[in-house]
Amino acid sequence: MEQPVMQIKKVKKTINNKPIIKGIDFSINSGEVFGFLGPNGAGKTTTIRMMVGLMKLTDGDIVIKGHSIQKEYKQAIKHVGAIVENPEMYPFMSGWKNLLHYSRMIPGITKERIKEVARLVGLENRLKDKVGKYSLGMRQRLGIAQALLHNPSVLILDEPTNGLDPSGIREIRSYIRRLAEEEGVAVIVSSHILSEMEMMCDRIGIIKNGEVISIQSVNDALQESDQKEVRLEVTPLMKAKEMVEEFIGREAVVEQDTLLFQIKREDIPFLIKELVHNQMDVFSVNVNRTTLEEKFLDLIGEGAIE
Ligand SMILES: Nc1ncnc2c1ncn2[C@@H]1O[C@H](COP(=O)(O)OP(=O)(O)OP(=O)(O)O)[C@@H](O)[C@H]1O
Repeated sequence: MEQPVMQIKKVKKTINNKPIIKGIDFSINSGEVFGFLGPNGAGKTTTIRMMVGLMKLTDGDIVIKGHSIQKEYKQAIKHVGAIVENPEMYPFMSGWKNLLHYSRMIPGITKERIKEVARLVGLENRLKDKVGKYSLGMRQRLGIAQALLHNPSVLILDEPTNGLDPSGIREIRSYIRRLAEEEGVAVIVSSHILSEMEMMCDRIGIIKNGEVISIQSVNDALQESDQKEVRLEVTPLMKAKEMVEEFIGREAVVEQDTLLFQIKREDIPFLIKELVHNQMDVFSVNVNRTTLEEKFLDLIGEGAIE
């Protein structure tokens, strides 16, 4: 299987003796949009600041394209593009000039590349306009173009739809999906709005009080009421994955050393029997709640659903 683009390994952050991030652990794959969902103060921005190298880790590691952010900072961070704080744009300069100005700070960026990133975010026909005339959504897209200039494998966007109107949100969403699907970029987005995340992401990790308490794939199957989400600790993992996929007829996701998939509750014992019968060692079976909304409501409270 392909190596994850980014591995977050038992990451902790303590600020003024207060644990803010308490050992989070998950991986991001190429070409997926991963949503980082949680209420205000959950630790999304802190985690993202560590992922983009703006903040040191207290413990653990982040491995990007095989490079440890702790030991090989430069090698690791060169694969990351991000908008964390508002990107600095000059309103009196055109979109083109803004990108050109920024590209001078990165070695080897050609004018062709600038045109390409503008096309990726649908601004190719507006490059001559002054950024002051851009809508907020266009400015956000210009920020994404800027973050893409050095051809990163992971793009990290903190609350990319914040402050946008519905059409701006739709646009950003479709460009983010396109980047993942067509360019194979892994995109990590954070938000506190579940409905928005469900429309944009392939997987959603829910963070609360500095801990990732659930990671789920977003797909139609999840909405079927008789489906349960099962996490299976089993070896050999890849052989078990094949068998599980054949049994359930769709993909099972590998999360660290476990398999995550949806299955009808009454089918669970049959699957386990089949695995054991085929010499697989099953260490644990966890059945989680079904839909994301149910889970999110459970964790966060009614106010979180918009
Ligand atoms: N520099 C700091 N000093 C002290 N506490 C901090 C610092 N930075 C973050 N925190 C605390 O860490 C917790 C997580 O904050 P963080 O900004 O990461 O949350 P968030 O999920 O991004 O929320 P929001 O959506 O409000 O930005 C909060 O309780 C916050 O008060």
